[in-house]
Amino acid sequence: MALAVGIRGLTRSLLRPWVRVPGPARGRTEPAAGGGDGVRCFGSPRVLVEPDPAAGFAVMKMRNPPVNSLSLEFLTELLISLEKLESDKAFHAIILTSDCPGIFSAGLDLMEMCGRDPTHYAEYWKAVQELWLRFYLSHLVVISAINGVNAAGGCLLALSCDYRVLADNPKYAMGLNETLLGIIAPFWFKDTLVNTVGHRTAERALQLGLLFPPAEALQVGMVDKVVPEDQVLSAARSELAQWLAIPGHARQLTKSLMRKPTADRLLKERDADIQNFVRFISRDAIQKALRVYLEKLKQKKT
Ligand SMILES: CCCC/C=C/CC(=O)SCCNC(=O)CCNC(=O)[C@H](O)C(C)(C)COP(=O)(O)OP(=O)(O)OC[C@H]1O[C@@H](n2cnc3c(N)ncnc32)[C@H](O)[C@@H]1OP(=O)(O)O
Repeated sequence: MALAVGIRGLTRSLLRPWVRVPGPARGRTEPAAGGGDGVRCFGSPRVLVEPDPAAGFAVMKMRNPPVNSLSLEFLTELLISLEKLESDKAFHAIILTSDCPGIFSAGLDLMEMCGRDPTHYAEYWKAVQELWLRFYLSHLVVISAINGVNAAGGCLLALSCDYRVLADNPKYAMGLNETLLGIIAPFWFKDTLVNTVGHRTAERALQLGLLFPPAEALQVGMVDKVVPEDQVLSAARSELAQWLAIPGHARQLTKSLMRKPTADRLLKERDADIQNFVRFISRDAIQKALRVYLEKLKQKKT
């Protein structure tokens, strides 16, 4: 099986980088994230970036409706946006949020893990790994402004940030709920959760597939702050000031010191992790469980 799927090659083949933002924002000069004027938003079809270079940060808005599920194309666009901001010295931080009302992310796209062939599963998983590694180890300060429900892979993305602000709405639960689907959070999902909330809370949360409403998410340390819904972005911006006041090299090296051992575990066995995923997800019983789960999601509406 061809495991050496290069995400950079993939990004080049899938996307024209920095296409003009489609829809309402196309060609428009919008107020920058931090309030500066005349800075152009940019991005790709599923990721809108509102830069505020004068303030040193950009707001990255996920907009893959209806639920920001992390499809291969969406993962690729998130990676391209991150790379673009990381390679521009004007930017020291990102605020990651959602443009889909009431939803931060429904996690990995189940359609990418259902009824496809092993080569596709391998390509998809490599992109999931890459997204985590790049966000988890980014030299930028990354703060998530969680403005909606946030399941599994979406929660992993938020846990990879340096700080999390969650909107105070009881519907906006978040957690690694993989077991509810009959699947298992991989070790690096688990490690990221353990590093955030500690072993005991993670053990219980992972086994039970718990999705924590805001008050509980705050209590267990899954998020750092809960604020009224209309203040999520402003709270993230205020928090950013403290992070940006620290000398950049000292903060970055400290982040790396804290996170590299966790990332190295995956880096050392990346191909084996892909093979495990492909084997696991290809099993008839797992495919059946995912189909049943998807069917339940659809039936919920009727
Ligand atoms: C070793 C294996 C490890 C694999 C690791 C996997 C990690 C993961 O991330 S697995 C994904 C886990 N995600 C979830 O359990 C969330 C599922 N979704 C929901 O609970 C709900 O959709 C929602 C609470 C996020 C939103 O509810 P809402 O009522 O607003 O919308 P829906 O009507 O449920 O959904 C709209 C539409 O979107 C489809 N959909 C929802 N989630 C996903 C998804 N993760 N992947 C693909 N598609 C998804 C849903 O079926 C609906 O589709 P239709 O409009 O066609 O019916």
